[in-house]
Amino acid sequence: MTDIKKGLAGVVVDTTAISKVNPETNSLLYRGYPVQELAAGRSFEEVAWLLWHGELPTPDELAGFEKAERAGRALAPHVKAAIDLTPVTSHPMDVVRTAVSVLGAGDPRAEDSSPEAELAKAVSLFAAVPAMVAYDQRRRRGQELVPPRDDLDYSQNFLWMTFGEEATPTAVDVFRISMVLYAEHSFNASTFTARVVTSTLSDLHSAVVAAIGALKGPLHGGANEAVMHVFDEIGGADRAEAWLDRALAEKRKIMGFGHRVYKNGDSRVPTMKAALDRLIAEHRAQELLALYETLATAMDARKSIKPNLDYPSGPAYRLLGFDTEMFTPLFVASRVTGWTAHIMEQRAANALIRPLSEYVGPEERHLP
Ligand SMILES: CC(=O)SCCNC(=O)CCNC(=O)[C@H](O)C(C)(C)COP(=O)(O)OP(=O)(O)OC[C@H]1O[C@@H](n2cnc3c(N)ncnc32)[C@H](O)[C@@H]1OP(=O)(O)O
Ligand SMILES: O=C([O-])CC(=O)C(=O)O
Repeated sequence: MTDIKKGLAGVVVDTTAISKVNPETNSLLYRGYPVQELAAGRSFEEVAWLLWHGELPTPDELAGFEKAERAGRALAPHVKAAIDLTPVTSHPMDVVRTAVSVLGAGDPRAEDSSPEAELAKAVSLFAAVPAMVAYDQRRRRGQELVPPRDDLDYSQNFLWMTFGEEATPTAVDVFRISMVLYAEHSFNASTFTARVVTSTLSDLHSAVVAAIGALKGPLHGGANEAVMHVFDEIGGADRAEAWLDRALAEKRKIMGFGHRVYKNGDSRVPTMKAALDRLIAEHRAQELLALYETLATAMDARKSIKPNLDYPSGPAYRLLGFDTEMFTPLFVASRVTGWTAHIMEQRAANALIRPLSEYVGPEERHLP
């Protein structure tokens, strides 16, 4: 039998110049820059530009990009109408998937795959997704849409549109850090999905819609939501160890732990955990911290499995005030940068992605 790499584990399928995940050194580089350095002081707008163009923007380039982003923030009426048609009982990932699809269907550049058009569509998505997510949370709470403000940067405006009030500097900074850390991670399942769709010469929005579908699952982006369900199920630090023993005995996967590439901890976790600690201090959320630490320590002791980025992000998004089901759409808002960078890279040096399978069904047979 052929040596099958189930789940493509360990298989190198192409080259990329966008990011480098190195589990040996526990590092993650975006276009050569350590993600920790970018998270320390760069805006999410600068990081988006870096992922698309390969270099950080000059002041003029950044000013032009910020202007375009601000101009694209408002929720288009046909996209709002589509969101309003989706039931509030649906999962918010289904809503953002639908809204992105409708945005693409109305984009006059939809079928134009020139580099200029692809970049313009990427910028339009980057600018538009926050309003989709913010409005979806508001309508579920019975609240009116809050229009964007163009005196605010991306992160400030995202929180403004969601909550209708200006967030604290700590909240804005923690949100920005989460966006920077979630932006890109090489050939993860959703990015690979986007590249597969692009490889058929399909359009950019189709690739992003497919990627959103891949991200939704709890083995991938859906884990940030799932982590919070676990915390709610456990209820408090004093119950964490007994809960974990039971869950492991039932062979449950513990959400927010483990990774296909990193085996000694996710390179982004220390940065996100430090950001979470700042929110915990601001909210005096010591109980949440105790649960976080107790579960992570117990998981390490039982299985030697470390947290991934979704583990600190889930509690951070809760403290920022987002409803739990909105956490993975926040991941979408960030990862749309990495997806679109990969879509452009795939298109620039395309080969149809079409692997082989080994047939294990019945031998040839014939109808009676
Ligand atoms: C931003 C992101 O998308 S990061 C990923 C977010 N996903 C999660 O947090 C979901 C929980 N984690 C998992 O399910 C896995 O760790 C994955 C899917 C992320 C990676 O999985 P894989 O690379 O396929 O590793 P695999 O599932 O084969 O795990 C290897 C072993 O560790 C165990 N293991 C890995 N992760 C976990 C976990 N979270 N809980 C319990 N056991 C685990 C597996 O059961 C397996 O044990 P076994 O060899 O005794 O069968
Ligand atoms: O790389 C992966 O498999 C999953 C992940 O951490 C990400 O997409 O950020």
